[in-house]
Amino acid sequence: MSKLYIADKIFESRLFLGTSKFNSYELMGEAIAASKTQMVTVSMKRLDPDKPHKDSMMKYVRKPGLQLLPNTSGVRNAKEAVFAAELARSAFETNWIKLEIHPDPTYLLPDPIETYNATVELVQKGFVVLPYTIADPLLCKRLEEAGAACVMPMAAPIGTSKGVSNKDLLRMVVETCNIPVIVDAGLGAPSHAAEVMEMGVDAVLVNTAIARSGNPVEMAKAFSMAVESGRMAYLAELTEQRDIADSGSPLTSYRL
Ligand SMILES: CC(=O)[C@@H](O)[C@H](O)COP(=O)(O)O
Repeated sequence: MSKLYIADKIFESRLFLGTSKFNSYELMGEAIAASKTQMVTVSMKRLDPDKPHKDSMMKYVRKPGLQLLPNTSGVRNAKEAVFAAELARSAFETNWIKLEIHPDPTYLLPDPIETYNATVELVQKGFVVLPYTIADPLLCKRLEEAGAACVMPMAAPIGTSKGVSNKDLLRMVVETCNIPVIVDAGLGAPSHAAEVMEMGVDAVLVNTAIARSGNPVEMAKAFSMAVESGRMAYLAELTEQRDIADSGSPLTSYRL
């Protein structure tokens, strides 16, 4: 599969994983391996930032070839996000940060204004910023101009597993942005991942659909295959959809 470039890193796998909601860390570790992912998110709020190395979860995610992506999940505004990012940088020794600002606990929708403001500030402070956002092409372009390393538009609210609720907008984001587009949140099945990859998004981030499935290890493999398949189909160029039938052979041959 063609390689993906984000900031100064190269990824062979276009599937990224969230690490919450697994029944055990062992199972999470097995699913990470099965998915062949090269980047996992770690929520700052789940770890003791003073002793991140002692956290038992860390032994499953601190692996060679696996980029750690701390996320600011749980913060409500740009100020809290910058504070969480600074903590993450010293705790995990990485300047990569997944920026998630969702003040509304019902839908966990990303706040566009706070996300933009935090992106500007974090870029100035030397972070590689991967912002979680709504699929708004104008906002995504503004985030790109502010220096975001990629944009992470949602397919549907976090944890809903509803699949792609905003296909037309996602397509516009792909057309508009010159940085990688990574669909994050709401994908519930490998077919959803294949669907957005076929549209030309660069990668997907999945958590709930794998962690909460009946068999997270097999589901991780299924997502991995779907992402590869979707990317391959995108590169091979899908045929255009038509409103009327297009016969493969003349309809007149057997007329009496
Ligand atoms: C793990 C993460 O970083 C989140 O953004 C989110 O949890 C992913 O969404 P799903 O859980 O819906 O896959």
